Amino acid sequence: MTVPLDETVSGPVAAESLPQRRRLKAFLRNPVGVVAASVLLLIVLLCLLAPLIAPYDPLRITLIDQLKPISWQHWLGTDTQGRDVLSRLLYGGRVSLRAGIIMISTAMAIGVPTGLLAGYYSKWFDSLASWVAGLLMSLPQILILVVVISSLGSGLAPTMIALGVLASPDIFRLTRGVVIGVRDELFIDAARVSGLSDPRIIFRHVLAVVTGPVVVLGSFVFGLAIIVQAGLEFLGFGDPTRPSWGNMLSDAFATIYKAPHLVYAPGAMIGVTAMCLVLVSAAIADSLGVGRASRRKRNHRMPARHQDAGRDWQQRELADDGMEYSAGDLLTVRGLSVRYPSAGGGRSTVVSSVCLTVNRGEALGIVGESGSGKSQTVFAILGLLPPEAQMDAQSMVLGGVNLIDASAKTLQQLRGGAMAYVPQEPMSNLDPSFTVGSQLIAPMRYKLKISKSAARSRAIALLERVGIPDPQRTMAAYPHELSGGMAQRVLIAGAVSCDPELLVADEPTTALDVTVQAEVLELLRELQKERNMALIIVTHNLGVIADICDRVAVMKSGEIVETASVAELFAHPQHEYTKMLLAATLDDAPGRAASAPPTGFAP
Ligand SMILES: Nc1ncnc2c1ncn2[C@@H]1O[C@H](COP(=O)(O)OP(=O)(O)OP(=O)(O)O)[C@@H](O)[C@H]1O
Repeated sequence: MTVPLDETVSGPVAAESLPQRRRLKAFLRNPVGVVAASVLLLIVLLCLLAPLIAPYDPLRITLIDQLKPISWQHWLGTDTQGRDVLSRLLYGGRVSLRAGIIMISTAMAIGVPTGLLAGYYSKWFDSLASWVAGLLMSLPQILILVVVISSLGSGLAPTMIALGVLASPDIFRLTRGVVIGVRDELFIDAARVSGLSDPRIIFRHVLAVVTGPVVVLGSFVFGLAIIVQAGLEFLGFGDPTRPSWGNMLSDAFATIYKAPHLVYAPGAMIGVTAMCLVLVSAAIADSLGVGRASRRKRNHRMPARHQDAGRDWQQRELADDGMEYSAGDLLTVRGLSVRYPSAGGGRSTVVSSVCLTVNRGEALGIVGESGSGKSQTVFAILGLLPPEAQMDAQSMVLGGVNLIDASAKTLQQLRGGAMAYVPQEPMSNLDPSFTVGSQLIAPMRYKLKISKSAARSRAIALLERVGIPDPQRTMAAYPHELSGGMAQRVLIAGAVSCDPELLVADEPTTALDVTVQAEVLELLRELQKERNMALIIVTHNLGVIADICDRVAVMKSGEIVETASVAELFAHPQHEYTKMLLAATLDDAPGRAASAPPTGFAP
């Protein structure tokens, strides 16, 4: 069963989902949609109330009342067997609605979960599910129906279940397409980094964006189900004793020359109902913005070069055995490398033999030019590298937990708990479908196992702490109602909400207005001090390093070329690249490169 709404058209809607109130308002502004929905509602109500309002038994045959015209007794006349047309029409609608519900439930029950799993996880399940969907779509559907009806009888349920199975590949393909479009969105990464499990992310964030397009397609399939069911009964594949619109149409065609008017009522009901369903689905599509182009794409740059390491910071930091740990270490990384498949078939190294140590309560800055591997380094620590990345390390230990051998479950438990993340682009990291409150409360309830009201009070207190002026109102706001600075404060509140020991902030001020940048940095510094968190801050701005960090690691072409305390680095830069960075950052290089750090620097 192929319906004309394909995954390429509807996939991008995932990123465009609007808050529910706005969707409803947009739908109500569409007069065609509102009229169609009202007519549909009326038809459904009349059919549901048929046993109460139908004037006659739809099966009662009264031969003396054959082909009675419209009258006060029979508002729509009687048929060739003296049965009341209005009563049959009302009861017939119940059959059509049941048929539609059975078919759409079957198609959804199969198509949505398989599409979600195939789109989210890809790999072998995607290949298998896509192959089965292709197979189902290539089967001659009318033959399948004939086989089903002849082996299971002409009951409504088996026929409509078979039709639902045949329609499920459309739902599958649509769902899969939407999920593929949304699974790499930053707010899905943000959910991952807040420690939510895959099932939770799928049900909470992915399903939310899938719902809109699936509802649109579902209402279309529903209309199709009514037409197909009526068509099957018209062709004689149904139960002839059942009062249904298809049977009424079939009976009317048998006497079309004698009583042509009998065609009008069931024909009109089928036509009007199917048309209203299509119009409603179109109005829903409009209100959801189905078909708009995706707005956010990840910025994948070209692989990094890696050449001379110069003076390696490990020379300062590593002991004879190459490993030096102290009691205060929270995070130690040794020999971390990240590679990606390159176009020529080989692998390009974007992070090479990186060694890092971060002590409890310490702020470490990672600085370097664009593409030097800063983000890849912290993504490796957070366990957030994309599947195609190949990561090696001699060791990577956070608070005694070996991150290299850690299972996906352990990593998920650590993320949002022991380690948290503040991203570069605040707006893209908030899910547009949920209010700020619900996005703060859900991870806290899951991670800290606290009640909703406790999580809510904690969220309000955190919003207040991060400087949101009206926390109560902000809790109820959607991301689009926030400024960039407010969104970043919300994300910082979310990141510290489960008391992490390590906070990773990847260029947290880059996307913000200059006036807000200093405030956000100040906030990070205050939170780090008052919670005694370790902080890794990724930046290409030495001013930020001077402002907030205790130590700094300088990265170039995937390698750390120098590490030192901030005071030492600014006073006595060793590596040529560091000197160049300092000279490029500071005005009047000679004066600043002497012993005094730049203004605002607090050793
Ligand atoms: N999925 C990927 N596939 C291939 N190469 C990638 C991928 N992701 C990142 N890279 C490459 O890794 C290198 C390091 O990227 P990374 O994002 O860590 O740089 P960065 O120092 O954080 O830069 P910026 O300051 O611009 O964010 C870049 O050359 C980039 O092109």
